Amino acid sequence: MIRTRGLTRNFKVKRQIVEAVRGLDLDVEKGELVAFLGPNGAGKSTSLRMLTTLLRPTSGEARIAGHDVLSDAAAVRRRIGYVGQGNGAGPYFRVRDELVTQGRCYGFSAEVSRRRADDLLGTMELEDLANRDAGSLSGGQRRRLDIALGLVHQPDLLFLDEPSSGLDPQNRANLWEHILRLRDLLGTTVFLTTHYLEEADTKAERVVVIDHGRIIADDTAERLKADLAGDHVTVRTDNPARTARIADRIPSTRGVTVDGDAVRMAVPDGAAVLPVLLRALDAATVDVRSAEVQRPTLDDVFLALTGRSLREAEGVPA
Ligand SMILES: Nc1ncnc2c1ncn2[C@@H]1O[C@H](COP(=O)(O)OP(=O)(O)OP(=O)(O)O)[C@@H](O)[C@H]1O
Repeated sequence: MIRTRGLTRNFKVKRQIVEAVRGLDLDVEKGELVAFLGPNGAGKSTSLRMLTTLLRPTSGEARIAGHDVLSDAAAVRRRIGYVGQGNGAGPYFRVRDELVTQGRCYGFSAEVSRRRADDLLGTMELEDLANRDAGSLSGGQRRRLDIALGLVHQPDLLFLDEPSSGLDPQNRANLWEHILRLRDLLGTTVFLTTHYLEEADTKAERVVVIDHGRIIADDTAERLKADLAGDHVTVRTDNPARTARIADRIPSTRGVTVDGDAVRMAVPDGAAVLPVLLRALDAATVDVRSAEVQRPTLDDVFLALTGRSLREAEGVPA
């Protein structure tokens, strides 16, 4: 559905070249739900604007549903929906009327436009709000209407730019339910940018991480975390120095540190290592006060890849 090769975009700012996107190679299959994650200035919006034909690449190629973004831009636009960060609907129009008008703008008959509007009110669970003015909706309801507007022409692929930004956690969770639902009901491929590490981690099936204009990771959140960050095990005992020596002897442990009575270590699979460690400590008559396994976050993945914390780079909640 998306295929890019060497996609590049430079900007010239005061005689200096800013390499916003540097040789993006990306393949997204039909029906996938992909979160495009990266710190401010990483190149997310520039990539999205090239993929949606709003910005010409400096070099490289991008095909959407088989159509080239440069030579076949009109065909690309027919196949995609794009929901930017601003509001798509006018505040004084009723929700259903907005959807019908959008259908008419795409050239559908009044009857087809009404049918699509009603279908989308159902998909995005906006039926009860159909006769409300768009301006009276809450932030989360409004975002759902924007997404419905982006779906009127039944695109195969939907681009969402920061769909959940500015929403409170409950509305974010609700919006994600709807994004997943439209993918399940309509089979729409969804490609979205987000700043929220936690939602990319728990909701998206695939996470593409971009930094300084390059893709630095591309996999499921689970695999990225297991391969790149691993688990952390913390045990508190009556003899931390001895505990650290015993932990060090277990082949898969790395970076054993002592902090008071707590001994921490990184391991590929905490659930497997913890019983081995506890048995060894028991055999050495070390008294264990507590033990826990911490699963890594996508921030740990970003840290492992770049040496920087995404959360710190962003200054945003995760
Ligand atoms: N029109 C432009 N002119 C000059 N530089 C630009 C332009 N648009 C983007 N850039 C630069 O390109 C780089 C990538 O910007 P982009 O907006 O794609 O990042 P982003 O990952 O979307 O960031 P954010 O999360 O802050 O929206 C940045 O260094 C930015 O300053």
